[in-house]
Parts: sequence; C-alpha cells; structure tokens
Amino acid sequence: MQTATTLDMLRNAQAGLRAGGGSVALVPTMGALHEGHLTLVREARKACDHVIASIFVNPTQFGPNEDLDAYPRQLAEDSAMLEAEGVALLWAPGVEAMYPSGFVTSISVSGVSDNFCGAARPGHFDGVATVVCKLFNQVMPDKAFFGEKDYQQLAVIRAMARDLDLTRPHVQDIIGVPTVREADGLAMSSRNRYLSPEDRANAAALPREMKAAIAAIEAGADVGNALATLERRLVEGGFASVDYAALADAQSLAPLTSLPPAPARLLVAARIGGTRLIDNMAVG
Ligand SMILES: Nc1ncnc2c1ncn2[C@@H]1O[C@H](COP(=O)(O)OP(=O)(O)OP(=O)(O)O)[C@@H](O)[C@H]1O
Ligand SMILES: CC(C)(CO)[C@@H](O)C(=O)[O-]
Ligand code: BAL
Repeated sequence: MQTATTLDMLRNAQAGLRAGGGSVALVPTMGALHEGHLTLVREARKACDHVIASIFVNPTQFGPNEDLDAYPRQLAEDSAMLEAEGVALLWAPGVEAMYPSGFVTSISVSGVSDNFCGAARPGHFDGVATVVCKLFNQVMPDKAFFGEKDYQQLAVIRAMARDLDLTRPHVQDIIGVPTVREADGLAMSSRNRYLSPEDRANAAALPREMKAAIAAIEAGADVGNALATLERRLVEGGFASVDYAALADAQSLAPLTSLPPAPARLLVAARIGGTRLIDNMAVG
C-alpha cells in the first residue's frame, strides 16, 4: 500500500494506479479504524479494482467545544489494517495539505442538514460537505463508500453531490453501507473507546430502546409518546441526556409526528459519560 501525505504525492500515486486501468473506490474516514470502517473497505474492494482510503481528522467539522484534540489518532495501526485489507493507496494529508494558507472556501448546506445533528452541531455538516467535496475532486472515484451509521451525513453528501453536479466525473456513485454493530447491538464508532466499562455496558440501552420504540410505533403507538418513552428509558438506563430522538422521512429527513406510508428512520443522539453517541434505524 502506498501512502500519500501531499497532493503531489496523491496525484503521482493515482496516476500509477490508474495507468493499469480498472475502477477506483474511495473510502473516506477520520481514522481510529474499527470493523465498521473495514466493512466499508471490503464492500469497496468487492465493487472496484482499486481502493483508496483517506484518513483526515477534519477540523472544520468539529465545533469549538467538541473533541477535535481528543479524537483518537493512530495512523500506524490504521495503515496496517488498511494494508491487510488490500487498500492500494492511503491518502493521509495533514491540515496544511487539505487547507493550505489562503483557503477561503466553505460549502454551506441546508435542508437535510437543518435538523438533528445539524441543529445540535452548528456548522458540522458544512465542514463535512467541504472536505468531502475536496476528497471527491482529489480522488475522482468511480464509487465512494459511506456508512449508514451516519445517516444524516450520508444524506447531506448525496444532496451536495447532486446540487454541485459532482456525480460525473467527480464521483460516479455514492454507496451507503449498513451500520456494523457490536454483539450487544451498539453501533461501532471510533468514539466508543471513550466509554468507561460501566458506560459501555449501559450504552447497549441505545439500540435496545430504539428497537422497543420502533416496535411500539409500528404497532400503532402515538409517535410523540413512543419517543418520550425512548428518551426516558435512555436516561433511566444511564444516559446523561438526549440531544434528539426523532422520527424522520428516510429521504428528506423531514421530522414526522406519525408513521407515513413512505420509509421512515428513527434517529437518536444521546450523551453518556461525556461521550455523544448517535444511531439510526429503519421504521415501517
Ligand atoms: N459502525 C459503522 N457501520 C458502518 N459504517 C460506519 C460505522 N462507523 C463508522 N462508519 C463509517 O465510516 C466512515 C468514517 O467514519 P468516522 O471515521 O467518523 O468513524 P466513526 O466511527 O463514525 O467515528 P465517530 O466516532 O467520529 O463517529 C463514515 O462513512 C462512517 O459512516
Ligand atoms: C466523511 C468524513 C470522513 C468527512 O470528514 C467524516 O465525517 C466521517 O468520518 O464520517
Ligand atoms: N462520523 C462522524 C464524524 C464526526 O462526528 O465528525
């Protein structure tokens, strides 16, 4: 596996990769890799001839009081995992390489980004959209792979690619991969490592109570009451607070107060022991 840390290195490495022909997949990450990321890489390898993975802890998507400094960074371990999975090229720029001095551009998104994590993390999705647009321009993949674990993020990226006409030639296809979960149902996340043993055990309440809420809603329960019960049970189960627990249209992410005939999604963000966890599940 080659590793590029500057744009010139990336361009040279890509030229060599593409000289032999074949399709190219991009798997963008912020590192601190786990089986969820590696599942994206495996799906990418099944779909394309070459896989390029990026590792960049993007400062523009972190708010002033968030965990940018604390975010786990383990490039050597991550690199070994990616090489073992057959990744051809790791794009691992520093901040200066991604945002050189004089950088003055930011993509502003709205609509699918307005509620939920967009409201809880002002500017977050603008940061995500800006760096992903740059990654698409830098790599020009045939396919790009993202996790449904970050469901709203995936919707934002799809909207950005559509609106900026990035689907050709910058990226041909944006693929969503189902959430990979721990044995007790907790969605794998780089931030799970922040959890104490007690909080990690209690965090299993998140998928458990989400499933209970979905069962109630699908059985005809009032959506507002089901969501209030979900929030209460999370706090009773050890969560400090709930940023949001919402039913949304699976496509538009418009908040819903009743179960529609169209596909819907339950979206939750909650805090436990100072760690913010998110999850989402299909409803109906
Ligand atoms: N459990 C998972 N299942 C499927 N995809 C995942 C999972 N965890 C992360 N991903 C995907 O991997 C890509 C990189 O995500 P990122 O590097 O932020 O990891 P993360 O586990 O989401 O970390 P964080 O704790 O910051 O949420 C994203 O597209 C994300 O949706
Ligand atoms: C898509 C992404 C790599 C952009 O920094 C990040 O938001 C993530 O890891 O989900
Ligand atoms: N996968 C989520 C990235 C973030 O929380 O910034």
